[in-house]
Amino acid sequence: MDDDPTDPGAPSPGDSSPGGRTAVVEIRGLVKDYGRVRALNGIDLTVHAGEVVGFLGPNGAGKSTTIRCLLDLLRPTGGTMRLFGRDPRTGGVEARRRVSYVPGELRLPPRSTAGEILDSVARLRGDCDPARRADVTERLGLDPHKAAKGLSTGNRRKVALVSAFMSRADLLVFDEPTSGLDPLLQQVFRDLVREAKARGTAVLLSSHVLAEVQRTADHAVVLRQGRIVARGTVDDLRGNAAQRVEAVFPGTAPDLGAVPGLADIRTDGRRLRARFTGDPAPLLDALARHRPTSVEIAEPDLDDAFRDLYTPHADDTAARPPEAHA
Ligand SMILES: Nc1ncnc2c1ncn2[C@@H]1O[C@H](COP(=O)(O)OP(=O)(O)OP(=O)(O)O)[C@@H](O)[C@H]1O
Repeated sequence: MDDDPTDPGAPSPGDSSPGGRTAVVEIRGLVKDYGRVRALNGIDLTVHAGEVVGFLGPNGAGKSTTIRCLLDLLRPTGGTMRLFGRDPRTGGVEARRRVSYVPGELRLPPRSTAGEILDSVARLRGDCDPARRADVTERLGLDPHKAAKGLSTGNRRKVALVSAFMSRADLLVFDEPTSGLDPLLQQVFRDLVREAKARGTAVLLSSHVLAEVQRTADHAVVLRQGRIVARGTVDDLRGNAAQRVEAVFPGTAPDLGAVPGLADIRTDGRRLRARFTGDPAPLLDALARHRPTSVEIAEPDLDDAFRDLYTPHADDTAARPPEAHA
């Protein structure tokens, strides 16, 4: 996968990749220590214009730290970063004007209404599209007259999302964007991301909600304890995962422990459940021999793919700087 030009971590010279696509975000070897804790240990990440990259990982993996370093809200310990071809530390002001960031934790001025907050954002940014603001406000069902003080978590989230999508930002960065939104509004969010992508906007979508990334991202990067443990297209990542097998037999479920690729086998009376990877022929032969009354083999979803990736491994202790072991 390292040679794949569509790989979100693949290096691209300068602002454009060999394929002519503009690299909006280029992060190489990013390291961040909080005192003796190494939160990031060599992160590589590229996001091109018109691309949606999912940034996945369990709590504490380092997603927010990466984003905060990129936006110059935190000083990195090591590595290089480019935002629209500029170092965020030195050329960041102009580059950051082209970014709209929706953090996970939202603080809104309590005395303003939702509409007044959006007016302020529009004034400060200077790049907002009034027609798009009206459209997104309506689609998300935000009442602009409500005071921020009394807004529910979901309504606060809507204010932040309208402020991002009404801008003409070239990069949208979302941290857990749909927390607090019901499923219908999550669908509206996904539609809005697709429309932004079609306009050529780059989107970095940080989440631990796998379904959200599965439905919107071209690529996903999976982070665990400060390291990237997998990257690729959503289909690639799903392809690595085991399928789920469930079969019901006329009598007690047989012992299929010898079938290659079958794992986590659980039987309960006539029912057998397991996970499966590899060549299906031996499995199908073994099942057929026992004449099941029903068989279901389900495609893995990202949850299956990432169950292993999210689980801490013994070598994760290497994510700590040497002095942390002292
Ligand atoms: N200000 C801080 N001081 C010390 N350690 C911190 C600080 N902020 C984050 N960390 C640690 O850095 C690591 C990465 O945290 P980070 O918040 O970036 O993860 P995350 O993937 O965004 O998690 P979440 O999904 O819970 O927001 C964690 O071990 C966390 O405890």
